[in-house]
Amino acid sequence: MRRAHTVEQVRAAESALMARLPDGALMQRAAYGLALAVSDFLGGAYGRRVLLLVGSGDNGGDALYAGAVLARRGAGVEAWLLGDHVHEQGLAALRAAGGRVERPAARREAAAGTLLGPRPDVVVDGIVGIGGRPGLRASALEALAALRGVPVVAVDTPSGIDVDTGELPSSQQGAQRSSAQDADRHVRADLTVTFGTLKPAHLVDPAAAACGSVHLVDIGLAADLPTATIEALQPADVTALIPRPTQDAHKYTRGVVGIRAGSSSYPGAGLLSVAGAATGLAGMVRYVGDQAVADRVREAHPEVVGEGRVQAWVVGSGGGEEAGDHLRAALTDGVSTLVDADALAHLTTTDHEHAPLVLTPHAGELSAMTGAPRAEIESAPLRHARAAAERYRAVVLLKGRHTLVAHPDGRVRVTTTGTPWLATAGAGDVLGGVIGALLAAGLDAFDAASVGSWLHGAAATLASGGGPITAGDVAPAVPRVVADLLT
Ligand SMILES: NC(=O)C1=CN([C@@H]2O[C@H](COP(=O)(O)OP(=O)(O)OC[C@H]3O[C@@H](n4cnc5c(N)ncnc54)[C@H](O)[C@@H]3O)[C@@H](O)[C@H]2O)[C@@H](O)CC1
Ligand SMILES: [K+]
Repeated sequence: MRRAHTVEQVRAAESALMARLPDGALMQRAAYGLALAVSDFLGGAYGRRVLLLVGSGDNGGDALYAGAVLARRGAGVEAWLLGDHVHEQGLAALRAAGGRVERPAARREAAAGTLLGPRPDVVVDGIVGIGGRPGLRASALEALAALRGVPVVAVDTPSGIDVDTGELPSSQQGAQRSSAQDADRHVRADLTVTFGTLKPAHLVDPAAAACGSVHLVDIGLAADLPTATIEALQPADVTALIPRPTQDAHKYTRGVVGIRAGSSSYPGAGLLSVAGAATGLAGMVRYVGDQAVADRVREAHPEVVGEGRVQAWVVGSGGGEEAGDHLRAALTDGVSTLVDADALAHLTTTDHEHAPLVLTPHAGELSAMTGAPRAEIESAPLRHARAAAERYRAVVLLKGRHTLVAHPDGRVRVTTTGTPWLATAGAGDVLGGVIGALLAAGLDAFDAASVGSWLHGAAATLASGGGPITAGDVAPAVPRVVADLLT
């Protein structure tokens, strides 16, 4: 499991650990890990040009000490001091290792948009870390403008983003800005090197998208950290959770999933939902709906049967005007129910009293359910997914580049599998079917939604092989992903 802790949790753990260690030991661990990661990023240190952007706090201290390590290994290191203060011991260490330090001149260079020396190979963003307020000051903005195009390694977090919420500065100020303007108000990193544990912004979009790849340096913090509320499943976690048949299993003990999706206007949604459900994760699939769709479903999936008892329902995709009736009919069974697409509009905040629910909206559907503008949901998905989970007392899976699965108790799992090629019509129908099968097989709503989302993303990546895919390609890849995990 990859876990993310809030700034408050990290600070508490760090002070507990620091009390048992010599002064400065933690920062040395962090800085050494950072220096190694920068060296790996550059393919070595000797002869490379490294520019440090250094703010007033310990984040700048990490950058300075790492710069000292790199300078001792033969890198040409220059630091631009952007804050009102500087970590003095870090500064002394860099100077002693032969690093160059620019103070006010850095601002003049930056303002002119030119560099006096040769272009650096990498910029190390030590402007602010977990102590930073969202947004960047003029000195940092000018420096970044002068260095545009140079690869960036962020220390702990890309400066300017909101560490605990994963939001970007403009969304918090409620201003209408273009994404180009947003990009100017926070750092966009190619690599983010963080310490001890992940923070929410490393997993949750839109900030996670500004982190580039994320490298975690172990500084010995694990024992002092509390239980995380935000986590990302890893292959071993998914493997442990996947329901598998016992020796004496038969189709009913493995679980039966019922699909109420698709309609005469949208038959494809029914077919794709069934395709997701019929990936072998449950013992049997039932289809209930429009006769013409049912005929096509059985043509494509001869193993699918009609109405009868189920352990989980999937309702809504392409259901059109019948979606509300299908939802009511499903809820009378009192079994776990996944509610998607057209059925979401018919959901009430008391429906959780009938059955455990998984809701799978995209931002537009969540907007229609809650009245929050779509753009607001997209700029603060963590906040909105959690609020919806609490409001409906349901597990809410909010679709996105990093899909969020929010539990009403506040826990969140982030899906980090997948490929941009998965943004294709019908992919959500397949997802609903996969999760429905996992519900029928006995996973609880939170595990089923997060494991299903992980498998869906991994299957898309496998099917894609780096190229385009359609929704129909995703379901056939699910059994192969599961087999890879289990063998
Ligand atoms: N606490 C610890 O034990 C450790 C901390 N470490 C590093 O220390 C960092 C936290 O250090 P700090 O608590 O000093 O905080 P930061 O260095 O993140 O930032 C605080 C400083 O930045 C200023 N500031 C705040 N928002 C700003 C903005 N938007 N623009 C410009 N300046 C701004 C503040 O006035 C303050 O001086 C971590 O992110 C990590 O990099 C690591 O060395 C590991 C150990
Ligand atoms: K930073």
